[in-house]
Amino acid sequence: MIIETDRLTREFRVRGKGAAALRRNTLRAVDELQLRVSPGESLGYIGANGAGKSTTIKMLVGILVPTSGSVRTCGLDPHRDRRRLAAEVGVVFGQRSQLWWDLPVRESFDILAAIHRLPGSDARSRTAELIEQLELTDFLLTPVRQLSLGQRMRAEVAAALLHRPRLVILDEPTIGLDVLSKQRLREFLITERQTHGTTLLLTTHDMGDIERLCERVLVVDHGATVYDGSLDGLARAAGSDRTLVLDFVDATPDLTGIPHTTHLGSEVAGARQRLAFDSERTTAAAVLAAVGQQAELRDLSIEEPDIEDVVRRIYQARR
Ligand SMILES: Nc1ncnc2c1ncn2[C@@H]1O[C@H](COP(=O)(O)OP(=O)(O)OP(=O)(O)O)[C@@H](O)[C@H]1O
Repeated sequence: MIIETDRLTREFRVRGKGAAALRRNTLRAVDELQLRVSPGESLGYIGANGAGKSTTIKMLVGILVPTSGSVRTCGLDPHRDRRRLAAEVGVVFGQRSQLWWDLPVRESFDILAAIHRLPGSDARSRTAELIEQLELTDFLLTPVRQLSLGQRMRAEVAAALLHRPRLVILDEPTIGLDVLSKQRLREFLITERQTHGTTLLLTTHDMGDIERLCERVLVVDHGATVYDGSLDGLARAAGSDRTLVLDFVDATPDLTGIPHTTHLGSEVAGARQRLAFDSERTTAAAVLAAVGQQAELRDLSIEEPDIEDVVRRIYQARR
């Protein structure tokens, strides 16, 4: 296992508000988390603000000590073996930098290569690989403080991956990035996993990140896991339907009687209709066959459930 936790818990002592300000309360940020991640997996970690994601990551890399329970990362005790763990893990905190603000990007890489004691030839070839794949050439000699956010994030990712860590942890890697920078970063991470078998754990509020990068999704609420499984399964768990968008040759009466479907609406006098269908109980093909008996189809598409919606539903179901 790359990550293995057993009832991992972290509490904070916080002051209450108003009249309760004198009392100290205990806030449980991570609540008995059971997590096992195998080598090569890519895991998306989702949850509302304050759900406990950053606290978990800090325990995984040894910055914070658990209140109770246990955690092993790459077979090590993260807090006790922080030095050794640093050789195995690369971390990117979207909001914080590990580059030297006043130095050109290139020099930050050289310093990091020295810190990780990479042999000269290895450091050169890896740096060249990252510069090419993350398209850093144009600003290698620019001081970090002058970079745009998109440029800096790409440099941060290169810095975190320079020593070829087995596990890469990214906390909100695409926050604030424009579409193109996001796309570049995602493509790079996909290639990196394919070529080096890197394990990936990322927290994000951007469902595009999850869709493109993660095979497995973990949803947390108030420090506890409420879902752990595939992205497809997440939609099913929330009971979300897929939707068929049907375009007909002619105006068509509302198709309300097709088994296991819900008629969501009609436009242009029924020439376009939307039917939600329960993919556990029927298939798109069966729905289309039934529809075809009533009207002549011109075109169709299937809309997958919106993940943000799905997560919202899971949260609501727990309230
Ligand atoms: N050092 C601390 N002292 C007191 N409370 C803390 C501390 N760090 C985190 N918390 C609290 O623990 C809870 C979990 O915070 P955490 O930062 O782990 O959430 P998160 O899921 O990463 O949120 P976000 O998406 O906003 O980054 C929050 O209620 C937060 O206020």
